[in-house]
Amino acid sequence: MAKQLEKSSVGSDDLFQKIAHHEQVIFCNDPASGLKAIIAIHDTTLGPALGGTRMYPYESLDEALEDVLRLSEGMTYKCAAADIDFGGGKAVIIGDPKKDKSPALFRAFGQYVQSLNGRFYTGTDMGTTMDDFVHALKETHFINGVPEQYGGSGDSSIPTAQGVIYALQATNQYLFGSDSISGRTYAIQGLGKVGYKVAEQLLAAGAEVYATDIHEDILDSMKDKSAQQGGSLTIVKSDDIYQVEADVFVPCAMGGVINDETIPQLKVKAIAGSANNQLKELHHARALSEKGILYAPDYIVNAGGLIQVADELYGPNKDRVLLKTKGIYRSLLEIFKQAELDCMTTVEAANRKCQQRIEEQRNRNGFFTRGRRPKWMIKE
Ligand SMILES: NC(=O)C1=CN([C@@H]2O[C@H](COP(=O)(O)OP(=O)(O)OC[C@H]3O[C@@H](n4cnc5c(N)ncnc54)[C@H](O)[C@@H]3O)[C@@H](O)[C@H]2O)C=CC1
Ligand SMILES: O=C(O)CCC(=O)C(=O)O
Repeated sequence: MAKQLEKSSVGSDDLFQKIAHHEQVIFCNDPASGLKAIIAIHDTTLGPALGGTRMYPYESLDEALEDVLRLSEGMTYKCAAADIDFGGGKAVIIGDPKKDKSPALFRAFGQYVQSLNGRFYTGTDMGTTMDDFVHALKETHFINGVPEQYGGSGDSSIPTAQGVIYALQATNQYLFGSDSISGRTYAIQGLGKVGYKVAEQLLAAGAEVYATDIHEDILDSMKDKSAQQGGSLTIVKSDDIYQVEADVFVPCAMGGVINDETIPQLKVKAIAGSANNQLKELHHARALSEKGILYAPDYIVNAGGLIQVADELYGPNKDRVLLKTKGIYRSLLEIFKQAELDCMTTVEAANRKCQQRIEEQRNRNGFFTRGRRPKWMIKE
């Protein structure tokens, strides 16, 4: 059973202010299974909302709400940037993924997803795995990224990790004039589904990797891996990762890790990782740029998983997914160059591009349908 949350400080007026930029927020409460979850639908201009479901032992309802609101907004931008006809949504389940999971909990969650009747598609994120969603699949078909034997496209962290590698190549190309990932130093935070695969590829390419995680078993497994396949791996304590002198910091765990406390500690030339919402606040993009650190916007870098789960609707095709994921390289280089040209941060350059696409689609939706329905849902 999920733990008792601290009392929320959010009153009803505050709540509507908090969700003012979101289309819909659904609070899910199923005492029988212990499910406490929030689904947030940010914007469906480009299509139905799509985004993974995170499971995390949030300390308070406010913390969970804050996270899901930011994550779902990020998905709107991620879809826009990757040229995907879906909108932004995300869900969080309040609970410890190591202790509070059960088939009943994921089935209950599946029922809530089904009740939205296709306005929201979901799958894995931090703290959840494909197997969890096999249970949800018994209640709803609006699930993606389940194993191939259940009709899904399989583990979406594979293309996400591959996308991070393309992003690191683009970053190296822009900074050093060569897109090779070998011979460079990386500091990886979080060796989970994505970070572990990124570390494996970097070590195999002969890079120097500093890595951290909060779970000893994961660190032991990474050490064994590097002993088998070679490569230079140094494990550091989780708080020390910010001070590692490296070419690129690769955040692959929680969001908000680029903030007033960590920026002064950083000794890297660039940041490019999979974690969603790496910047605590938007102004931290400016602080990085003033410090001479190149920031690869997270939602461009980590779009590989989204590309795969969105592609699933056309029938799984790994080659098509890989080709589209490769686009992250070009897209990122364009943003770096545009930001330089227009004297803006890389985040401003990326956001501007996304806002343009959403605005154009909003106008088209209004013109052709006098509504906001995505074009592919219109039957007549
Ligand atoms: N799985 C995917 O395909 C995608 C993941 N992302 C984002 O990438 C990040 C990682 O996702 P996954 O690998 O799927 O999650 P995961 O739950 O499999 O792995 C996260 C890892 O980070 C570690 N961790 C947590 N707090 C830490 C800390 N303070 N210091 C060091 N390590 C810490 C955990 O122990 C775990 O091993 C998340 O922010 C997620 O939202 C974004 C797009 C797609
Ligand atoms: O990776 C997935 O399974 C869905 C996409 C998503 O939630 C994300 O990119 O954060």
